[in-house]
Amino acid sequence: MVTNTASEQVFRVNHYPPCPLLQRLPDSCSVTGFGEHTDPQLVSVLRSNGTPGLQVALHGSAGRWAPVPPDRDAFFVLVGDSLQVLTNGRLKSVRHRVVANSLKPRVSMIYFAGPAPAERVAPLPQLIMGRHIEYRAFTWGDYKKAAYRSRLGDDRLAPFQT
Ligand SMILES: O=C(O)CCC(=O)C(=O)O
Ligand SMILES: [Fe+2]
Repeated sequence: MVTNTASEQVFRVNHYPPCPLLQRLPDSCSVTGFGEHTDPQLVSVLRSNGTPGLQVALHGSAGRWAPVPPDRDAFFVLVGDSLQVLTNGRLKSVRHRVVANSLKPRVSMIYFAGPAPAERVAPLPQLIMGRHIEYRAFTWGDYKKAAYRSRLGDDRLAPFQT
């Protein structure tokens, strides 16, 4: 899907300034740098300057977050909503967010690999094998149209769930 010349590839650089105010607040307080969401595409490949802040939602424990240890020499790969659909839910598009750091700025660079707008996104027959089909087929264009009407934290796959 991403080798198709019409595929959508996005490269984003995020900058999160430090938030010194946090030093005067209890440890339980946080300041949101990037609100919780799942990435829409197939995969996201992230690299940061090594300042902590990225957190992933712990599956099955609502409201609990695990910090992703920062490593400026590592790439962090996230499964996106489209890959969750292709794998019929075997691979999960993890919810994540970024909280501000009190002292250091965070910079992240992310490459998002997405399908072409007309590309059909549907569970792969090889991965269904007698299981319930979790998602109806849609095009990447359909997904984006629905996503533009949603909010960042919404479950953007909900309209396509069977
Ligand atoms: O800055 C980060 O570490 C993550 C940002 C992010 O989740 C995104 O740009 O989709
Ligand atoms: Fe993200």
